[in-house]
Amino acid sequence: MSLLPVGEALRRVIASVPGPLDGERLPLHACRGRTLAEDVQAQRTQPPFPASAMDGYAVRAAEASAGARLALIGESAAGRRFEGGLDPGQAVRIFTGAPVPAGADAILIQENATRDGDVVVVREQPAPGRFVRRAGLDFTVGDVLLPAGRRLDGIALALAAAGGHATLPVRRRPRVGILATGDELVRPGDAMGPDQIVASNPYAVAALAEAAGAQAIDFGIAPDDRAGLRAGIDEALAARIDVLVTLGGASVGEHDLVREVLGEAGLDLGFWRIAMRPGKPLVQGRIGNTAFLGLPGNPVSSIVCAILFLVPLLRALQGDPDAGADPTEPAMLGADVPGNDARQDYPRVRLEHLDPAAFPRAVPLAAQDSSMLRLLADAEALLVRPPHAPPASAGDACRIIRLDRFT
Ligand SMILES: Nc1nc2c(c(=O)[nH]1)N[C@H]1C(S)=C(S)[C@@H](COP(=O)(O)OP(=O)(O)OC[C@H]3O[C@@H](n4cnc5c(N)ncnc54)[C@H](O)[C@@H]3O)O[C@H]1N2
Ligand code: MOO
Repeated sequence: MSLLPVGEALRRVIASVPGPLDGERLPLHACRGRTLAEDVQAQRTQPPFPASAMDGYAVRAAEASAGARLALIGESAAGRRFEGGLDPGQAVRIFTGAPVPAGADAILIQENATRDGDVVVVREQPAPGRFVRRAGLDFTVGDVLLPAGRRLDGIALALAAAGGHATLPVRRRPRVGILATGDELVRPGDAMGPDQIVASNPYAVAALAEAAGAQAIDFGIAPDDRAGLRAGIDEALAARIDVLVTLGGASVGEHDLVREVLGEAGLDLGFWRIAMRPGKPLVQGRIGNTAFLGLPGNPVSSIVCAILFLVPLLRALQGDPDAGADPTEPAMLGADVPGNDARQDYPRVRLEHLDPAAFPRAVPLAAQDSSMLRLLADAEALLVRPPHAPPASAGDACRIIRLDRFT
């Protein structure tokens, strides 16, 4: 059985997105975590005038030599400029952020001056242009401040505000329906039989989806029978979701019905089974306009697949041009690791920061079973071991995926 390589699977997931979702215009405070639907241009110039960077005196640098006495003719404060210009021999009291009066070309900081009534005595001559921020130093009207596809964090929102925007054109949040499957599952807090476990995966997958800008909708737990599973799928599809995620039932057992029942519901299967561990039985496809991912049931498998495939899918739906970007970063092995087989492996690791100048050391946790959620919660990153990687030693270069990037 030949399994699809991880990189090819990701390309197919991204390629399955016909285009970004619709845009909508929202007030700035509602835009955090959204993705821009259009370029955002500056509607104003910042600073709009030459501005002082310090508290002191606006002067003509050439005449402000040490010992010079300049006549103080007024004050320029932030929000209340000095109306008028500077003639030779004059200075204007000025504060940080205030407009520099015409005729002045430098700020004499107050630490370098003494006051003698209405006279300023220079102690140290400023260079021309010193502590003057030119108009447009930060940006000029018409500049593209933020490109379409940019994910909006607080810094981007502050920049949009500074540029004169009270609202922004953003992509609609993808609606992700999450359906757990399995007769053994109950919701946390519900009564349970001796053979039952708690459905934990929906919490992780919903959180990953929401952190990626989506709205997660929990459709509960479908049983391991065709009619029950079909009813759960139909309910989710009827709720105008953009992405359907099922959890479990993706593998080869008689009770693993997801592909079959989804086929009856109109699934256009993209791929099933990829060369990775954990996460081999991942199913991908489309049902009409709805993207579909069938995540394996094992908790670690579900979460690793959500990080590697669901998050990029959601970013692509929001028009992020870097949706499929490599999530790995360099690290150093903190222990010897054995050679790998044909499946790209993602061992859970903790990170040691022994030498602040070096990459962190990735130390695999003692056990790696894909059912062990507690170990995943202890881990800080996934180590990436490519297919057929030879044995490697402590100190060798490696690649990791930090888990905190996704929450
Ligand atoms: N003969 C084979 N058996 C299995 C294969 C295989 O290739 N041949 N693949 C294995 C791999 S790899 C994985 S991964 C699992 C995943 O299979 P399923 O997606 O069908 O998952 P389930 O069988 O439904 O569940 C697996 C495991 O996870 C628990 N589970 C399911 N849903 C949840 C949930 N929402 N929250 C917490 N835990 C959940 C479930 O109780 C099972 O213990 O298949 C292997 N088998
Ligand atoms: O591919 Mo499975 O996710 O190893 O347990």
